[in-house]
Amino acid sequence: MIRTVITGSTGRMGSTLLRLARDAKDLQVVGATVRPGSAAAGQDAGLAARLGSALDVLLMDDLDRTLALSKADVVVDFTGPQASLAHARTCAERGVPLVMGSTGFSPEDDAELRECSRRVPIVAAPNMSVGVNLVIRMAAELARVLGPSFDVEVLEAHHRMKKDAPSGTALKLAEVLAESLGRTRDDLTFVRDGQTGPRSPGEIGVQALRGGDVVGEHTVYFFGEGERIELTHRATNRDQFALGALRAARWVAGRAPGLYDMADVLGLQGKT
Ligand SMILES: NC(=O)C1=CN([C@@H]2O[C@H](COP(=O)(O)OP(=O)(O)OC[C@H]3O[C@@H](n4cnc5c(N)ncnc54)[C@H](OP(=O)(O)O)[C@@H]3O)[C@@H](O)[C@H]2O)C=CC1
Ligand SMILES: O=C(O)C1=N[C@H](C(=O)O)C[C@H](O)C1
Repeated sequence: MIRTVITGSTGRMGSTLLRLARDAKDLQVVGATVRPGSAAAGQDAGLAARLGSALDVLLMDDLDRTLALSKADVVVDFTGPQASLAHARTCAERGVPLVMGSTGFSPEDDAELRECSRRVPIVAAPNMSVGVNLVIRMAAELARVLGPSFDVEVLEAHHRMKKDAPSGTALKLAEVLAESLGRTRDDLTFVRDGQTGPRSPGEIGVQALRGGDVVGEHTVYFFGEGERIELTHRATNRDQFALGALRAARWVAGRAPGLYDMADVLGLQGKT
């Protein structure tokens, strides 16, 4: 059994992870956390996350203490960038592998995460759905073969509560597309407003929609002369993100320190 701690376990992703980890035969939830000072601390994690029954795991509001008491093999964290970074430091100090799905990191945050990964293995990916990771691979391949004569744009849509824009997945798609086309992050265009003039040939547009309960949708457009290709992924619930994260949890437990992503977990590295 892989002894698993879920942070932010009453959140949208945290509660989904808790339910699917509870139902997995090879995982045992040995700890669950909430934000420091949360009124939910001390409650049963299953009841607080509305899973319909008790889990016999009490919510704690301190990951360090949770790890001290739980002998965890892995932490799965989808709490948001600042909390995730603090959790990465704690995992590094305690020597516990981490699967981290939060988005919205600054370049400085990325550097700190990489520093933590010198001490423990960390899987970090803006999207843990297997389907999205295949779409990322396909987008890179399409860009490489179609080349610069196609105009490439990324459009994403998410629920009204999402805090960061564009989504981490859209950024990852744009970065992969830029790499395939021999372009850089400076070629990404996030805003078009006013007298923009004609589209410059090298740019890659990245746009975000927000509203309602949209779980997560990403489309890459390849606009050519007389034809257009659209590559779309639509998530209709959060289970595939969580199942991907739990797959990463099984994969990362016992690995050497390092910063890994879902391409490593899925064996997709270097396959195009
Ligand atoms: N990689 C992927 O596949 C996916 C990534 N995401 C990303 O995951 C992150 C979370 O998304 P989502 O679940 O929708 O967000 P939610 O706001 O629903 O969940 C975050 C949870 O973390 C809790 N939290 C905040 N700080 C701490 C802390 N220090 N310790 C413990 N718990 C804490 C929050 O508590 P409180 O409510 O009290 O603030 C909340 O319950 C986002 O960055 C999102 O972009 C989302 C889906 C898929
Ligand atoms: O916040 C979300 O909900 C999601 N965030 C991730 C992102 O920013 O790419 C992944 C997913 O689309 C849901």
